[in-house]
Amino acid sequence: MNKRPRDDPSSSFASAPKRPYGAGSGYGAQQGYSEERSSARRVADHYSARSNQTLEERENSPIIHLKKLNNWIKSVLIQLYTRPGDCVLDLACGKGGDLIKWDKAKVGYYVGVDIAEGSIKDCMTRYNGDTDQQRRKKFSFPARLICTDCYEARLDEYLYEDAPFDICSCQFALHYSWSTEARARQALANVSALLRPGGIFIGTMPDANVIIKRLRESEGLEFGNSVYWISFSEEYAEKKFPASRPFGIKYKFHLEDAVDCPEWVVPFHLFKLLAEEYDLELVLMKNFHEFVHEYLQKPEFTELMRRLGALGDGRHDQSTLSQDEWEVSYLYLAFVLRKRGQPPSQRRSSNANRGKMFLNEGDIEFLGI
Ligand SMILES: C[S@@+](CC[C@H](N)C(=O)[O-])C[C@H]1O[C@@H](n2cnc3c(N)ncnc32)[C@H](O)[C@@H]1O
Repeated sequence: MNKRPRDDPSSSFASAPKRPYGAGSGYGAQQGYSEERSSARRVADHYSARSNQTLEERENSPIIHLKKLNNWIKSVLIQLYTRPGDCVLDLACGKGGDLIKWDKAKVGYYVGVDIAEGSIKDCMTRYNGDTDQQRRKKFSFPARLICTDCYEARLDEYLYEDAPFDICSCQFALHYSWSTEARARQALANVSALLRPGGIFIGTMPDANVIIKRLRESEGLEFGNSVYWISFSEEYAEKKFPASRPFGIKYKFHLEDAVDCPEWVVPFHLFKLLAEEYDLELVLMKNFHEFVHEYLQKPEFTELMRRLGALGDGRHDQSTLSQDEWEVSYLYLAFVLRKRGQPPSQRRSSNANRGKMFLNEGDIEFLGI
């Protein structure tokens, strides 16, 4: 496994004017509105249609080690920033792939939100602990599941009784909000309004600098390897991305056995500036390669990696992720933001009346927009 040098982050996007997307500029907000809605629906349909895999199918996946590596990165983030009893808001929770991680962190309450009805139903089944793959003990925290577009809905109006949350997580999904300025803002407004002062926002998303660098290195508008490809439209033939138009930069992403839908570039330095407008300050941003090299030095996370088996143990278990999977992991970054302000001196006392310990389909809340 070779460590790649970090690409120059300033190279991909022209430098940012002071408020490139200042309130009222409206870039992408009205323009193509219904087109954006249908893109969001395409994303939802794609994820809804992906059925739960059996354990055997999962182990035979061409990207099994990459999936394990991604789980390790999410586990490290959760373990680093969660305290027992925390109230969690999991935006774009998918099929609930992180429920076990939250349980291990001993959280007190969980709210999961996702746009894909099929995924949120799978999440419910997993939460109830009765999937075919894993008969497991029940989770120890109450939960609530909501099906909606969390970059369009005013979640603060809907979840005001549950707020404030101690931690918000958005794993492999925040880039779906950068189709328009309005959606990117709504995503951050939701997080900011629902987190307590000092609360933490953790996430993972594509690393725009790497994606744009790869695009510029490639001959045409497509690049990839045996497990993924990314394709930009002719609109980007010049491979120029002015900072004054940072939203709606769409590309098609295909990852074997995982993703096949439109995604949007998120220029991180502009994301950081936008987040500051919502009182969210950057604590950490690392490309996955850097993240792995740094946290793999820590014994507790080395042991976790050994148990998850993404990289093998180098002795008996020689199986490890392929060079092509390792290249995919370079396309992603992890981030941590903190909500400004002093944490309250006392925590919320009880989760007794929040959520449920067992969810029926009728308990899934469908929030129209
Ligand atoms: C790659 S999956 C990640 C799922 C989960 N966070 C995980 O790490 O296992 C992306 C998820 O984002 C969800 N998603 C995409 N756009 C969304 C939106 N506008 N609102 C809510 N969820 C969305 C999809 O339905 C899908 O479940």
